[in-house]
Amino acid sequence: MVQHHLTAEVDAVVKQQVAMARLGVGECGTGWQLFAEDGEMRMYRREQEVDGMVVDPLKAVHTVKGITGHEVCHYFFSPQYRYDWETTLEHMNVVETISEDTLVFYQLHKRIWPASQRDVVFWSHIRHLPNDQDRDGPHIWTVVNQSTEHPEYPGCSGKTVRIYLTVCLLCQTIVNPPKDGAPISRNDISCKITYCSVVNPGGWAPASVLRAVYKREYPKFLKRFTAYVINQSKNKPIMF
Ligand SMILES: O=S(=O)(CCO)c1ccc(-c2ccc(C3CCCC3)c([C@@H]3C[C@@H]3c3ccccn3)c2)cc1
Repeated sequence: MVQHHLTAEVDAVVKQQVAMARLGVGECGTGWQLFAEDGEMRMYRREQEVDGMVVDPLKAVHTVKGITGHEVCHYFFSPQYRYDWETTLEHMNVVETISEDTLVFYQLHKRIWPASQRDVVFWSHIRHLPNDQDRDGPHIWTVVNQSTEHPEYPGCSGKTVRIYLTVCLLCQTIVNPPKDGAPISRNDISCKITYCSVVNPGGWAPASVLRAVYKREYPKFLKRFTAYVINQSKNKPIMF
C-alpha cells in the first residue's frame, strides 16, 4: 500500500506526544502552575512566549466515571459529533481522509473579542496502545491533532489569522470488576483523561487577552466535552 506523505510524521508525532502526556505534571520539569480545578479536573499551564506571543502549554488531567477511553477518543475524533461539543466552532470540514484513523480538518473558530477570528488546518489521528501496566487490561486510547499545511487552505486569506496547534488526548480506562462476578456495568468503569495542548495564536494578540481566553475557555471545553460523552454513551453498550 502506497504510504501517504504524512504517515511518517503522524507516527513520530503521536509517539512523542503520548510519551509527553504520560509524564505527570511533577515529572516534566517545574513550571507547571495549577490554574483551574473542578472536582476531579485539574488544569495546569506553563507561561511560555514565542516571538512575543503567548503559547502557554496546557495540561489537564481528569477522571470521569462511567465511560471508557475508547468512547472519549471516538467522540473527540469523529467529525459528525464535533459541532455538538465544540462551541467555539463557526465552521468545520474534513479536507482529506488519509485513512480511517487519520483525517485532515479545516476549522474556523468564532471570533473571541478582542482577538481577530482564527482558523486552523490539522491532521487528526486516533490510535489504541496496549496497556503496559496491565497486559490484559483495556487498551489506552489517544487522539493527536497537529497543525499541517494544505494547498486548498493557504494560511494567508487575510480575513482570518491562522493558528498552529498540537493537541494530545490520552485516555486510560479503569475497570473495578464487581465482587459477585456480575457483568461489568458503567458503574464499574472510569476513564483517566490527560489533555495536552499548545496553541500558537498566529498573529499577535495581547498576552493578557489570550491568557484570559485560555483560562475561561479550556475548563469550559473539557467539562462540556466529557459531559457530552457521558450523555451520548449512557444508554449504549460499553465500547472497550
Ligand atoms: O482540542 S482541539 O483540537 C478540538 C477540536 O476543535 C482544539 C482546541 C482548541 C482550539 C483553539 C483554537 C483557537 C483558540 C483561540 C486562540 C486565539 C483566539 C481563539 C483557542 C483558545 C484557547 C481557547 C479555546 C480553548 C478551548 C476551546 C476553544 N477555545 C483554542 C482549537 C482546537
